[in-house]
Amino acid sequence: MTEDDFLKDLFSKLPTGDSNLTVPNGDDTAAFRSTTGMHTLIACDQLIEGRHYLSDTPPKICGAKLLKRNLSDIAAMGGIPKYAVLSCNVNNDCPEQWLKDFHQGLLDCAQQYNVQLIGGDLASSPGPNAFSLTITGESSQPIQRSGAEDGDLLFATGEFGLSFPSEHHLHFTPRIKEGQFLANFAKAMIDLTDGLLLDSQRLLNASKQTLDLQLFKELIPPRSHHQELASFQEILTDGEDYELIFAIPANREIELQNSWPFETKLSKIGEFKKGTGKIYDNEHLLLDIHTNKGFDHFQS
Ligand SMILES: Nc1ncnc2c1ncn2[C@@H]1O[C@H](COP(=O)(O)OP(=O)(O)OP(=O)(O)O)[C@@H](O)[C@H]1O
Ligand SMILES: Cc1ncc(C[n+]2csc(CCOP(=O)(O)O)c2C)c(N)n1
Ligand SMILES: [Mg+2]
Repeated sequence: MTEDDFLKDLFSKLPTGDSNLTVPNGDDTAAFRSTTGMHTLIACDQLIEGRHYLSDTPPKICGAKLLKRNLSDIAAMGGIPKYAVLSCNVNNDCPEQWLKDFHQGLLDCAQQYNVQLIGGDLASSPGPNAFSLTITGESSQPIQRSGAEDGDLLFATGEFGLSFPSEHHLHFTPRIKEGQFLANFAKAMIDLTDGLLLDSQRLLNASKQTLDLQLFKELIPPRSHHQELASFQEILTDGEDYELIFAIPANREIELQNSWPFETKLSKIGEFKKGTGKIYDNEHLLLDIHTNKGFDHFQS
């Protein structure tokens, strides 16, 4: 099969009829009209064989995971996902059917979340499969990582830890609807990929390190796997939770709890106080990111 044959087959599976999409897939670039009054969001994330999935992971699940990783970033801004472009560098020996199934898994997920794949690139090389997806979205009011203040509460969706052994890292649901709902509450928000501790530190650092964060250890829901509950260390550092954590003013706690319309768990897990960028537990023990490492590609 040639690249052009592969693309012809792929294009026949893509939705048509979006009136804002003025140049669809197949030209030198895609083009879309932006909706006036909205912010356009854009982000990219990768999926690498041996790093984000094992060689025997089913290809449809890999394709969906790549899109869901990117959807999680749109969710963290409180945005609505729109368009995606996909860059593929597959191993020379990768079976054609594997690549087809990877695309099909991604397209099924795209349909579920109303995302349109409007471009991409194909290449092959002797190395592991590596994919990069760029996503766009829109938001009337993007929620940034900065914005938490003294006295704000830290809330979280979902459960934490044991993502890899439980295969949550493959089967998670990106918190798109929750993120859009939270755009009306959150002063600062981030999605959790590298572990609760490292990603909370990023939230703190974005507030120019004028705050400390006290985590309510007992209130952070652990994931369970084979009757084992994630330990506090696993909660803090395992990563790939793909949940949202966010700051709200303390006087909106009851309103948030009472109006939360989702089955997704919602937990109050901490409180911001004036400080210097440190994270403590409720027994005032310092949770140091240097001793409780999260996931860092350049350290592992
Ligand atoms: N090579 C790069 N060039 C330019 N900007 C980058 C590059 N790598 C990362 N960034 C930017 O740095 C910031 C942090 O990137 P990072 O990938 O850690 O965030 P993330 O995508 O939310 O997390 P994760 O990749 O763990 O899901 C983002 O704003 C990202 O766009
Ligand atoms: C084969 C395999 N080995 C290890 C892991 C665990 N893992 C990989 S990347 C990452 C952090 C987030 O990555 P990023 O910073 O790129 O978003 C974690 C926790 C996995 N999923 N698959
Ligand atoms: Mg990233």
